[in-house]
Amino acid sequence: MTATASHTRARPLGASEIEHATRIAEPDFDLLDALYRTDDPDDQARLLARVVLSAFDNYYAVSRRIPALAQAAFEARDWPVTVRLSKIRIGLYTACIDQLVPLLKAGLPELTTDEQLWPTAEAELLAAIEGRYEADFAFAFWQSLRRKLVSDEWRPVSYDAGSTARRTTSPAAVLKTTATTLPITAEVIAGILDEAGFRVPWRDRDGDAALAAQAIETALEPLSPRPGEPVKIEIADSGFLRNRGACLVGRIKLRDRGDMPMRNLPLLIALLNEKDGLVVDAVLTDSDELQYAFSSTLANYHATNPRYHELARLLYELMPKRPLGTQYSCIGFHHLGKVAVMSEILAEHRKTKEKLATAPGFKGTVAIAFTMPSSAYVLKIIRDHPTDDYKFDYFDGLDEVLRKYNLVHEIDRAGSMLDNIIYSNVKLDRAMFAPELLDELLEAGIGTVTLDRGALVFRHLIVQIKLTPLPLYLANASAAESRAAVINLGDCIKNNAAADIFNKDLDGRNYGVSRIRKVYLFDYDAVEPLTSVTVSRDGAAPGEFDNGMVFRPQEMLEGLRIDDPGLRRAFRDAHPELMQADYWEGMQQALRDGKVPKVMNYPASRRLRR
Ligand SMILES: Nc1ncnc2c1ncn2[C@@H]1O[C@H](COP(=O)(O)OP(=O)(O)OP(=O)(O)O)[C@@H](O)[C@H]1O
Repeated sequence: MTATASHTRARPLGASEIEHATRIAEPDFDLLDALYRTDDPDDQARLLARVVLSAFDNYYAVSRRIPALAQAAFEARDWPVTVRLSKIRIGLYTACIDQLVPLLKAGLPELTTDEQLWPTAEAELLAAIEGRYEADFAFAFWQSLRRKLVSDEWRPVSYDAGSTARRTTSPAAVLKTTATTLPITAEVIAGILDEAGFRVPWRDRDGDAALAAQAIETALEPLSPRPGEPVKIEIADSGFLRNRGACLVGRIKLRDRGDMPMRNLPLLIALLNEKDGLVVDAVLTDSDELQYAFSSTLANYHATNPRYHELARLLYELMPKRPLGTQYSCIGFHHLGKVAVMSEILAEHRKTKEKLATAPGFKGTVAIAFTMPSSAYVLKIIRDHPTDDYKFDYFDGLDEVLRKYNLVHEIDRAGSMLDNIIYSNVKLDRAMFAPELLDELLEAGIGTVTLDRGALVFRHLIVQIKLTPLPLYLANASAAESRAAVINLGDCIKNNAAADIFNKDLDGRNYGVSRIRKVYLFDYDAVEPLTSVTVSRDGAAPGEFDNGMVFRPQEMLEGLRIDDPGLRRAFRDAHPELMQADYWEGMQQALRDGKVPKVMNYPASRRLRR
C-alpha cells in the first residue's frame, strides 16, 4: 500500500453479505440421524464426537471470517457494522452450542445421564483433533456442550485444557521483524505502515511516519540509545480491530551492548480511518498504556491472524502485569480465556499454598467474594437471598443478578467496568478454602453451593480481576492519589453512562482501583439501562429512589459516601455536570438517538496531533 491517491474508498458491506458470512451452518443431520439410530456404544461414542466436532468446525469457520469482515468495515468506515460484528462474535459460540443441545437432548436423552458414553466419546474426539492448531478450542467447545447437557444433573465438567494444553508457545511465529539502526527513521515506520496491508489510502502517511518516528525516539531516550546501534522492530503480523480503531502491536528490541543489557520497548501504533484517509492517531510505548488500550474492560479486538496462542503470549510479554488468561479474552477468545484463568487460579494455589478467604473490604450483601492474598483474581457467588443489610426493599433474585453480570460481559464495557468470567458447575477442592469461608459457603443457606466428596461444587462462579476496593484505596493512598482516584471515579461513571449503564447503588464501595490506578465498577447487581431510569429534577423529594428507578442527580455526591470533604469537593469540581439533570437527560437522548459517545482508550498526551 502506498500514500498515492489511486486507492478508491472501500465498499461498505451489505447487510445480506454479513448475514451470509456469519450464518452458522446447520448441524450434520446425517450424522445425527446415525447417532440416534445406533445402539452400539462404540458407534455412539464415535458419532457423538463427530457430530460435536462438525458443529465446532461450523463455529470456527464463521468466527475466523469475522476479523476480515471487521477489517473491511474499518476500511469502509462502516461503524454500525463494526459494532454488529462484535455482537455477533460474542454470541456465536453459545449460539452454536445452543443449536446442538436440544437436538441431542431430544434424540438421545440418555446423554444427560450416561456415565459410560462421555469418556469413550471424549477419547474419540481427542484422537480426531490431535495435532490441530485449535485442538484446545475444540476441546473447550466439547466441554461447554457437555456441561450444558448435564447441567441439571449437577455434575461438574472441568475447565481445563486436558491433553490439548500447550506448554510453550513463542510469539516468534506471528512477528514480522524489521532490522535497522538507530535512529529509527520515518522511512522505516512508513514501511511498517505499508506492510499492515490496509486497502485504503493514508491521509498523510509520510507526515504521520515522521511524527511516529519522533515519538519513538523520545520514548527510547531513557534506554541510552546510541546512533548507529542495531535495532529490531518486531510487529505482530495481525491487524487488531475494534470499534472505530485499529492498531499495530509489537516491540522495539535493542541488544546487549556491553555497557547496556538487552532492552525492550513495547509499541502500539493506533490508527483511525478518518473521512480523508487513514491516520496514525497515537503511539504508545509504555506497558501500562498498552494495558489501558488492550483492557478487558473494553470491547474485544478482532485479530486477523488466527494464531491466538502466539498472539496472547505476545500480549502477555508486552503487558506482564495482566494475567495470561485475560490476554486471550481481550482478543475475543473468551472460552480459552476461561480455561486459562481457571488453570491460573489452580496454579496460584498450588504454588503459594494460600487459601481462599473472604475478599478484603465491605462484605457483600448480595455476593460473597473471596480470593487468595496474592491471587490476581476475585471469585464471587451470588447469594440466594440478600443479607439483612441489603439497601433496597426488593430483590430481583439470583437469576436476575446473574443476568446483569452476563449483560456486562457481553456489552462494550467502555473501559470502566470489569469483565465477568462466569463459570457453571465448577468443582474446587475443599482444601483450597479457609475454614471460616467454608463454613459460610456451606452454612449460610446457599443452595447453589454443595459439598461433593471433598470438593465444593458451585452452580455458578463469577471471576473478576482483583482491584483494590475504593474505600480501602482511599484509606491508604496519598492525598494526590486519592484526589486522582475520585476524579477518575467520575470518569468511570460517565463512561458507564455512555455504555447505557447506570448503577443505582451509587455507593463508592462498588468501585475499585486497578494497578494502573484506574477506577472500575465491579458490582453489577444494581445496574440498570440508563435509558430506563427516570431522572428527577425535584431535589427536595425524600429518599434515594422511588420504585428503584428514579434518580436525583442532586443526591449523587451524598450517595457516593465519600467521607472526606476535600475529596467530595474534588469530585464536584471535576464533574459538576454529574450533579445536574441536564447531563443525564442529554446522555439518555444521545443513547436513544444511537449516538454513542467515543471512548478514549489511551491518554490524550500520546496523540501525535493534539
Ligand atoms: N473485583 C474485585 N476486586 C477486589 N475486591 C472485590 C472485587 N469484587 C468484589 N470485591 C470485594 O468483595 C466485596 C463484595 O463484592 P460485591 O460488591 O460484588 O458484593 P455485593 O453483595 O454486590 O455488594 P453490595 O452489598 O454493595 O451490593 C466488595 O465490597 C469488595 O470488598
